[in-house]
Amino acid sequence: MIPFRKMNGLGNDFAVVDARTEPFTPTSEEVKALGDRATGIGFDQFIIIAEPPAGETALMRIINADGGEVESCGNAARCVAAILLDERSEPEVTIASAGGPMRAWRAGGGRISVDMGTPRFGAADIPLAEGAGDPQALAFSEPELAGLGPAACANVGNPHAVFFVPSIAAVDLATVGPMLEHHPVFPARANISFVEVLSPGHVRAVVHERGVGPTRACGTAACAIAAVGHHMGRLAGEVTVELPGGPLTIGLEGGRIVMTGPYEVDWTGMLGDGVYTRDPEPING
Ligand SMILES: N[C@H](CCC[C@H](N)C(=O)O)C(=O)O
Repeated sequence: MIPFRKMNGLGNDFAVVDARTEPFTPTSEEVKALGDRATGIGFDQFIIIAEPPAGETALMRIINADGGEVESCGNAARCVAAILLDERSEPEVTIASAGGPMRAWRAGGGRISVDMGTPRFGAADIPLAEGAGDPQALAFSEPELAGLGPAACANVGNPHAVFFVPSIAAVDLATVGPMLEHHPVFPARANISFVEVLSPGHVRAVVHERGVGPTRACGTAACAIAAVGHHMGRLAGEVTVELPGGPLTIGLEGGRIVMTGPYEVDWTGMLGDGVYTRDPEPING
């Protein structure tokens, strides 16, 4: 059995295993079972902290609730950074991931800032299928999708499609989310966001995450929204992205995206061989 922390970033929740001293390599099926909210721990992503390549503080592996390993996770990066910063006196850590390295530091008020790198906007970067058209004005012809207007796409370590709409409440996320996530135009699938612009520095968004479905928050989506918004001139300066679970602050500094937000440890436990236990906590608070 190996210890884990149940953590969240604005309600986007994770089981975080520190596998730096004792390697932990669960199968896709084991992660799916542990992620089941009825019969398992229940989480949006399973996060493994592993030994890093030279020069980095740690490697973060991200496995979605569907068991698929992916490149990046913004909310989890803040959770992992908090663990790493608590262990050392240095003011900054660097987290390696398949989506690229991320620098992180404490931002005050219990929040963490993460340099999420430079967004990419090209068809091959997202990636999009051959002949998909303009990644910044990606139109869909299916009757359920045509009325959404075009999507603006970005890769911020992972693939995102962003729809700016007059009202996010009017979006039938349960129908259009899966259709878009699995649309053939996205050979690696995609995370799908719907955004209402309140002002050039303030948006409201809902997200259907690749490999999960609707989540309370998505850090990389907030980054993608700010990136495409700046790229198309609809957003400016620091952007507050209001998600169902709360707000993230996204700055663009020298072309790099810096995301700032909270993290929480909810409880701790042990897991292994497909089973888990929850550590006892004081009942009287
Ligand atoms: N579902 C995402 C990974 C987690 C992203 C989200 N939890 C975040 O905070 O960035 C993907 O498949 O790329």
